Amino acid sequence: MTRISTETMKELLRVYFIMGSSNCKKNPLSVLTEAITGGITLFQFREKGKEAFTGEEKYAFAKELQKICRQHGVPFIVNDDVELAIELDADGVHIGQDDEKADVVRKKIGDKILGVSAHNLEEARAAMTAGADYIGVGPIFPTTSKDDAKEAQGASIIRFLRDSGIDIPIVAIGGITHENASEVIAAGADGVSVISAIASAESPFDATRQLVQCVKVK
Ligand SMILES: Cc1ncsc1CCOP(=O)(O)O
Ligand SMILES: C=C1C=NC(C)=NC1=N
Ligand SMILES: [Mg+2]
Repeated sequence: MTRISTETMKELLRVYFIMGSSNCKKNPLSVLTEAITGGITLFQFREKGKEAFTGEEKYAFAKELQKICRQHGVPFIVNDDVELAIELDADGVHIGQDDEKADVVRKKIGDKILGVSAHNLEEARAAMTAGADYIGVGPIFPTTSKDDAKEAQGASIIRFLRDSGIDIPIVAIGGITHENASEVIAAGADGVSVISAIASAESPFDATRQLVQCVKVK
């Protein structure tokens, strides 16, 4: 297996759905199925918060979500939990600045996809050096889905990173909806990642369709 190409990584980042059991109104398995049918390009299992599953329950839940992704050919990324990602033979992991160091994780996961959260130029450069395949930049807009989220930075942070020579695939995150998705793409993001815009929608299918339209390559 070799590392994912930049071009393929950018395609996967177009509509990147992130979810855990605490994010859904409806049954998480049907939310994911609707999102996939609606056209998400990548999925991240992010099980966080005081009600989060742990241990065997977390493993079994992740396996069910991974099965749905595999049935539809959508790559499955695990947030934070590198051991779980390896145990599941997931397609990749996403880590934040306060998780295991990116260069250590890269050695553990081989050629799997490695995503790293970055909030500024220094973190973006460090992620590139450590072998990240993409960076998640945000929160771009205010969000209620991450209780320790940093200050919302606006889409200008994306433009600033691009103007500073950051040409690694970038996915924007934080408060993104169909109303502001095109703004972050115009600023230079390769895609948008969302939790509530899809997970909390009455129709996750319709919400995904709307987002897909907003980020279509012109
Ligand atoms: C995981 C994460 N990282 C920065 S903001 C955020 C939460 C995004 O959730 P939403 O799309 O509902 O704002
Ligand atoms: C914090 C995060 C930032 N970006 C992405 C893509 N996922 C995350 N969990
Ligand atoms: Mg983390």
